[in-house]
Amino acid sequence: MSNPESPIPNPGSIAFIGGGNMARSLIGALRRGGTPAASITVAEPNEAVGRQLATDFGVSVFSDGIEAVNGAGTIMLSVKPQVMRSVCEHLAPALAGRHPLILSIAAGLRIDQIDRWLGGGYPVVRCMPNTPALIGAGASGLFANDAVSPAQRERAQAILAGSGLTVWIEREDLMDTVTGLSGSGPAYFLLMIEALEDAAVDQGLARETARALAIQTCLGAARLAAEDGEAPARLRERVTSPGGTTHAALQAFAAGGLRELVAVAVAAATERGREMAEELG
Ligand SMILES: NC(=O)C1=CN([C@@H]2O[C@H](COP(=O)(O)OP(=O)(O)OC[C@H]3O[C@@H](n4cnc5c(N)ncnc54)[C@H](OP(=O)(O)O)[C@@H]3O)[C@@H](O)[C@H]2O)C=CC1
Ligand SMILES: O=C(O)[C@@H]1CCC=N1
Repeated sequence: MSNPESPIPNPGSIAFIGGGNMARSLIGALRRGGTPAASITVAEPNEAVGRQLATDFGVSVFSDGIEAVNGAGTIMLSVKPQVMRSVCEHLAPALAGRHPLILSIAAGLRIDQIDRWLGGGYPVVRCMPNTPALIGAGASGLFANDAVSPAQRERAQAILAGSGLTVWIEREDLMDTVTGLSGSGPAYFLLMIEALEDAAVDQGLARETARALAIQTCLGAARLAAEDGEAPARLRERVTSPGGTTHAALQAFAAGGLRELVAVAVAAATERGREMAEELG
């Protein structure tokens, strides 16, 4: 679709609507991967946040989304779910003539909601990244609607791939599960690090030492799981000597219902995503 009055969209250029934490991580990854600053615009109402993005990454920052999307071939919607409807409705007239590729990283919000708020007929990819994107160690799930072309799928994947692992998800409702697993997941592991650190400090270890050991243990376990090729359960068994210390700890976890608690927590996050979508219309 085209409109002679609209600028020809440059498929290489991307406009971020919202320049907060996640946008900053994704912009950083794009810049590190060689995307020119001139190909990135950002709409961000908070002046200090916008100025920092311009300083750190050389990108053009605007206070209004309409200016940021001017000529962009891809729009990354990176605002909070609660403001997404008004943001989309504000942008709709400026995008209507050319229907660029839309990416949304908002938790919960469904593609049909984003598309409807923009006026309808858009290629939309729903993405769920996570904060380790900041250091290129992120994990993103992606789901595309039928209007997304193969070239646009590649483009969406390339935008997220600079910040870590990308996985296409087969059904949109499973994007809420991805949110409950990897979107929110960094917080679960960070909580585990905090709890391990506190437990060791309670037994007398210096906090700095306890934190360093807890962090390195989490990192080491994750790297082992990623690089060894064995299933996590097999790797766990290698740590667990019969009648030994690990066995004693794992028994305590089982007695406390750790696995069941994790399932309840992931279900709560998944369900909250669905609820937010319902609440926001
Ligand atoms: N944080 C995370 O771990 C993850 C977050 N997400 C999703 O990413 C999205 C952004 O989250 P996050 O980066 O954490 O949030 P932030 O609050 O850090 O970023 C959102 C930014 O958007 C700005 N903003 C508000 N209104 C507008 C507007 N009308 N036009 C342009 N910008 C606007 C906000 O400014 P101001 O603060 O002044 O309102 C803020 O700087 C959310 O939808 C969230 O669900 C997805 C995966 C992981
Ligand atoms: O907590 C949230 O709602 C966002 C989405 C995933 C991680 N943070």
